[in-house]
Amino acid sequence: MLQITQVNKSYENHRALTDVDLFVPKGVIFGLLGPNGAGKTTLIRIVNQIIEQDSGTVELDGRTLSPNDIRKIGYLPEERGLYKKMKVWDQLIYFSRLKGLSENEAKVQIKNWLEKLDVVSWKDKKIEDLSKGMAQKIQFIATVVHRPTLLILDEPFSGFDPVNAEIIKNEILELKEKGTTVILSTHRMESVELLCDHVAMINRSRKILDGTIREVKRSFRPEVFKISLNYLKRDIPMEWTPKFSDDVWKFTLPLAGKTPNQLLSEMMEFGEVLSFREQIPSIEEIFIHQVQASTHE
Ligand SMILES: Nc1ncnc2c1ncn2[C@@H]1O[C@H](COP(=O)(O)OP(=O)(O)OP(=O)(O)O)[C@@H](O)[C@H]1O
Repeated sequence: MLQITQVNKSYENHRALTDVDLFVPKGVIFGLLGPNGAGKTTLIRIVNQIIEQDSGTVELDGRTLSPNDIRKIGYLPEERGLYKKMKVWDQLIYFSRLKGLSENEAKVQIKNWLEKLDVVSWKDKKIEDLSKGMAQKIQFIATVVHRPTLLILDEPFSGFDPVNAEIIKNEILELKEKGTTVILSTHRMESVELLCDHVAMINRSRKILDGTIREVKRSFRPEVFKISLNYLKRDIPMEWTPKFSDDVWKFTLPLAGKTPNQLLSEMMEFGEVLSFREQIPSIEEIFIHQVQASTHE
């Protein structure tokens, strides 16, 4: 869907992107992660043709990005951009028309979305009279109303209470089900775990990691197991620092060259194994580890 190849971008003498390659497959939710100032917004702005790269190429559906592609893209920027004095309905018509919908098509789509997000009663209100979360819902509608095939969402959950965040999360999943490709830039790692199929991490202008969530997690397996035993046949070595709680012995051991089955058999010699589970790092742990490692390089 989106192929970014060797993209570089500098602002005056600050390097914002260095040799960035990124491939976003069709129909996935792609998490674009990185600490503050890493270069994510710069990359998103290049894809949206708000700014231009110094070198490198960006292709959408196999062709170099062109001004017409803007109609295929929906962009929810982190700094929201609604006209405060304009009424909700007029504003949504305006954005839909900008993105190429006919007046009639725009009316049908806007009505659908207002009903879907249960905000029909706000249609004659000015944005300045809406709460932050309410305005966020309208901004979300403005982003998706023209049925983009590529949706770029920068911190889409900020400003929402948990109930509305859940509603927006489900809308994003539904759009994905219908074939929309989504790039999600966020610092909320729990949303990444929940929503994304792929992730890429950028740090200090460079891509430092990418892959499917599964691949990324697999490549960071520390090969450590969490074990709990019921009754004991023999004493557990104290260097394993076992903890006894709720009538169960719990401890964590590395594989240390053994296979999981070998470690499990060994544990069975000590007592009844109640649980034996590999410790898989969270995306947040991988993110912190990778950013620290690449910062100290
Ligand atoms: N218009 C600009 N002029 C000069 N420097 C800029 C400009 N825009 C961004 N930068 C710099 O480029 C770097 C990358 O910024 P960018 O906004 O792309 O980061 P980001 O990953 O989106 O960060 P955040 O998570 O904080 O939004 C930063 O050091 C920033 O200060």
